[in-house]
Parts: sequence; structure tokens; C-alpha cells
Amino acid sequence: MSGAVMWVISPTDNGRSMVKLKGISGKRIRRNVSKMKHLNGFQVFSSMVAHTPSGAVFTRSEQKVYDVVLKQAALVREKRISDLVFDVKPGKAMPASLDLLNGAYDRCGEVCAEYAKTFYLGTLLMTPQRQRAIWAIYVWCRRTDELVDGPNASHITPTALDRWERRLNDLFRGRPYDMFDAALSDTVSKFPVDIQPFKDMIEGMRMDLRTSRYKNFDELYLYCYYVAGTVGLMSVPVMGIAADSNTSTESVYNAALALGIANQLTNILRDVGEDARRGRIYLPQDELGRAGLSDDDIFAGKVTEKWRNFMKEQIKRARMFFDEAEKGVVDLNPASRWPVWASLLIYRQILDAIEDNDYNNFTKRAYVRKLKKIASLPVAYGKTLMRKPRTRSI
Ligand SMILES: CC(C)=CCC/C(C)=C/CC/C(C)=C/CC/C(C)=C/[C@@H]1[C@@H](COP(=O)(O)OP(=O)(O)O)[C@]1(C)CC/C=C(\C)CC/C=C(\C)CCC=C(C)C
Ligand SMILES: [Mn+2]
Repeated sequence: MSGAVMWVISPTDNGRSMVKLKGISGKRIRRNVSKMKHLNGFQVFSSMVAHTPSGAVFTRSEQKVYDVVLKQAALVREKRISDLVFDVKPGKAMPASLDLLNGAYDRCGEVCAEYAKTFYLGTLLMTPQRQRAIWAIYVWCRRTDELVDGPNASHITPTALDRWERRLNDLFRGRPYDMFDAALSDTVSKFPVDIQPFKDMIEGMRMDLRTSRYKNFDELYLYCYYVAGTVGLMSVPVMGIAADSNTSTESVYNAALALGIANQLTNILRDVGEDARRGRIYLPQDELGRAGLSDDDIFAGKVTEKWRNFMKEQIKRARMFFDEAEKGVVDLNPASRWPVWASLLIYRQILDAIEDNDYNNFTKRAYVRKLKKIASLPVAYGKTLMRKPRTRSI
């Protein structure tokens, strides 16, 4: 189980449990643990380990996700000798199929432009190969999300998700079903993109079918990783890491993960009312309880002082994830930074909009005005130019 991190809880002579960490260096574990404490904000280290009746081994959400981060980082680490490594491998396609492939990528671009215009604009600065690869990933993510969020969502069963996963396996083996799959199949054959984050996103959709409540932040964190953190992990191998970045590959992945989590937490805070009307509450139940709030308060949708205070804490935590993400953008390939900065700046402003709505996320949808979005683009561009990659911190 190389690279894996496990909490091994073993009884000691004095009857207390000793926690051993297997798989990665103690130094890295300590850093990771302190980062988790920092990001969770609401949890303490002791709550991260628990005894199982057999006194056995288990992993917590962050550790589970961190395992994936380490695996993804290892996959591209050796390719980081220079920025050139992310250059596209020559295509094996024949001229006729090349036309079809180009058409498929063009369609991915159109879908992306239709659903996420500002983000699409941001991708235009990337090299043509990278931009179309990101579009192909975008379309696959959008289609996956539509399975549980789109017009046919009520017909989606775990079996349908299993079928979608088989299709994913096939496209990774070079056997695409349709032209969108063909574009992604081509992308994953040319960039060091791993199947795991894709599978995990499908797992997030399964979770959505299975549950409509999250006991605590740990459960919610795992969900956020599945549906959004995965996007960060899929994107980094395509966007590329700056040749002059001297930070570790896994810390770039951690930042990408943080951006996905931040976006999803923001999405959840924006959509509280809308989700409640579908019977869903994505907020951690234990934190609601501690704030003196219940599901009924959410269904009633009244903005009270208790609600405002609760929301302030939730917003604070989402901002911490955005701050964590910011640290990594600078390590991306310069041409890929703009769309990331743009999406970070724009999505983060949704949190400001919730505040401006006096925390009424029951009946008022927080959004960023078009003008503010447009104004964010040059700011994002300025940020791509201004900062130099930080130095190695390990
Ligand atoms: C440059 C860039 C931003 C690239 C990402 C492109 C990409 C592949 C996006 C896919 C997004 C998608 C369709 C995800 C499916 C699940 C989903 C819908 C998640 C929510 C997105 C917001 O969408 P929306 O507001 O439309 O949600 P509704 O379905 O309407 O409710 C999410 C909140 C998550 C999106 C997550 C990201 C964009 C993660 C971005 C992280 C990176 C690109 C890594 C950057 C790298 C560093 C080092 C910081
Ligand atoms: Mn959605």
C-alpha cells in the first residue's frame, strides 16, 4: 500500500491508544495534520481518530483524500523536469478520424462556452492543446453532474451510475462511446491524467443518491472532494506546473483540491434554500445543532441571529479553503493561471454576495453581477503576472 496513509490504533500497556501513522514520513504527516486542523477549524486532532471494536485501522476523510493527492502527485512528479514535459504526445489518429476528433473538441468548447462563459474565456489564454483538453474534462464533469442534477435526475439509479463508470473505464482504455467521450479519451491518452478522480466524482453522485444529510464536516468534506475537489486533481496534469516552480507537486495538488472544496462549500452556502426545497441539507448536522438550529429551521427559512452567526462561521471556513488554494495558483504553468484566478476570484465573491443579502440564502440567490465578473478578469490577469513562485517549504 505504498504512499497510503493509515491511522493504526493500537492499545498500549497503560490502556491508552497509540496512534501510528503508516505510509508517509512523520514530518509530512505532522504538516498535513496541522493543515487539516487549520482548515477544519472546528475540529480538534483527538476527534480525528476513533476506536473500532476490533481496535483496527481506519482512515478519515482528509487522510483518504490525501492518499489520492499523493498518488496523483506521484504520477506527474517525474514529468516535472521541465515545462516541456506537459507537451502533447503525437496523436495516433488517422486524418479522417482527426477531423472527427477536432469536431468533438470544438463541440466540447461550445458546451463549455454555453454553461460557463467566463471560465471559457479564461481558457482561451491556454495553449490550444491544453484548452481543448480542459473543455473535454469540463464536458465529462458537466454530464456526470447532470445525471443527478439535470432533468432526468429522478430516473437515475445506482445501476445507471455503474453503467456510466463502465463507460468511463472504456474511454480510458481507448474505447469511447460518443464524440464527447472520444475527446476525453484522446485527452487522457496525451496528458498524465489518472482515472481515480473521475471514479471518485461518480462516487460523489452515488453519495447524492444515498444520502441527503451530512453528520459532520468530515462527511461533508468527503462529499466536496468527490464532486469538486476531484476537478482540481483532474485539471492540474493538463494545466501543468510552472517550470520554475520549486514547491512540491503534492502541495500544488493540495491547492487544487482546496479550490474545488472552496467552490463546493460556496455552492452549498449559496443554495441552502434551493436544496431544502428538494429535501436536502448539505450543512453539517452537528454544527447546526451546536448553533441551536435544526432541519426545521432550515425548512422554515427564517433569517435569525442564530442563522447569521452560523453562516458567518461557514463563510469563514470556505474562505480559508480559498486562501489555501491561492497559494498554489502561482505554481501553475503561467498560461494556465488566468482561468484559475478568474474562477477563484469570481466564485469567492458569491460569499460576499451572501453577506450582502444579510445571510438570506433561503429565498435570495447570491450571485456575482456581470460587471463584477468582467472587472475580475483583468484583476485575475494582473495576478498571473505579478507573483513569483514561492520557494520550497518542506
Ligand atoms: C481552470 C478551471 C477553473 C478548470 C476547471 C474546469 C472544469 C473541468 C470544471 C468542471 C466543473 C464541473 C462541471 C463540475 C461538476 C460538479 C459540479 C457542478 C461542481 C460545481 C461547480 C460549480 O458549478 P455551478 O455553480 O455551475 O454548479 P451547479 O451544478 O449549477 O450547482 C463546482 C462548485 C465545483 C467546480 C470545481 C472547480 C472548478 C475546481 C477548480 C480547481 C482547479 C481548476 C485547480 C486549480 C489549481 C490550483 C493549483 C489552485
Ligand atoms: Mn450541480
